[in-house]
Amino acid sequence: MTGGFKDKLGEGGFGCVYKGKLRSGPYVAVKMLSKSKTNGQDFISEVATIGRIHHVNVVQLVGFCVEGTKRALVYEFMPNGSLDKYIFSREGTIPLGCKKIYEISLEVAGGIKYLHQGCARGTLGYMAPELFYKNIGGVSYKADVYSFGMLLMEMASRKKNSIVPTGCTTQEFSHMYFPIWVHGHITEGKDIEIEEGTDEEKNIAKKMIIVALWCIQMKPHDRPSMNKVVDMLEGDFESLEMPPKPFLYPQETLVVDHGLSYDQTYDFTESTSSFGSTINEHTPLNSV
Ligand SMILES: Nc1ncnc2c1ncn2[C@@H]1O[C@H](COP(=O)(O)OP(=O)(O)OP(=O)(O)O)[C@@H](O)[C@H]1O
Repeated sequence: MTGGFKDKLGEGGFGCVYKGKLRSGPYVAVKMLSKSKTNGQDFISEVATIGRIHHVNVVQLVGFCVEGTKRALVYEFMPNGSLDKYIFSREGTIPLGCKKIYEISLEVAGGIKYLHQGCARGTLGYMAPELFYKNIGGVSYKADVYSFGMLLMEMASRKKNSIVPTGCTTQEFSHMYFPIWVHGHITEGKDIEIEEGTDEEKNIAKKMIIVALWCIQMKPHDRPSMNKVVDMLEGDFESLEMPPKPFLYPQETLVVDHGLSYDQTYDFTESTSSFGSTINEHTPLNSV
């Protein structure tokens, strides 16, 4: 199917992805999962669940392979590749305009909202309350909201949420960490710099950033549901409330005179979907 794994599309947290072609004609992306500890039956049950997910903004699973300890997932092929090449300008690529980026962010949010609603399938009375009432301790849902917030921040600002170097002072940290910087900037009533951006585009970027700032609140409880995120993105910029200043670490771990202390971390690892990529790559929580 992959012709000997010769066309590597990329690599994610779960393994490498190769381009393949089904005998019936269409191209596919084959994700080779790193060595699995679960048995084949568990994998097939998980795949059966994922296979029931159908949404225009969620890549469709079209098949799977199990052979010994090897596992592979087969997805429909996305010819345009990863979003990052359309957000950050690189040689040979044309970055998308502000409105298009906004539309894509809305569609991504719609896809995650669908996944969160789909995960709550079950019979009322047997379903755990946190699956039904998403606001009571649904940490896994809110972890996805955080990841989406980081992505949204990157999409609006065209800046990578890069890791802040260790050893910097709290003041240096506040200037270097974009979400904190931009929070101060908007609170002071300043515009978001967009090259040749119209007023409408500046407002769209501001709206995306305010929603992103809500999504990346330190406490999961303070983050909105994906339902609310979609509403906020679709609504007017003027009707949005400014969120509290974001923190990258739980506040009690900040040691003001000696830079940052990393001894307590927050568990953001639980996730219901594969939208965890931004968190794995760009937050230092996993690197401490
Ligand atoms: N369906 C697909 N069609 C085309 N390319 C794909 C497809 N799925 C993945 N890729 C390519 O493979 C890369 C790795 O994808 P993968 O889904 O494994 O990881 P990720 O989403 O980048 O991160 P994570 O594993 O943390 O979710 C992507 O960045 C993309 O370039």
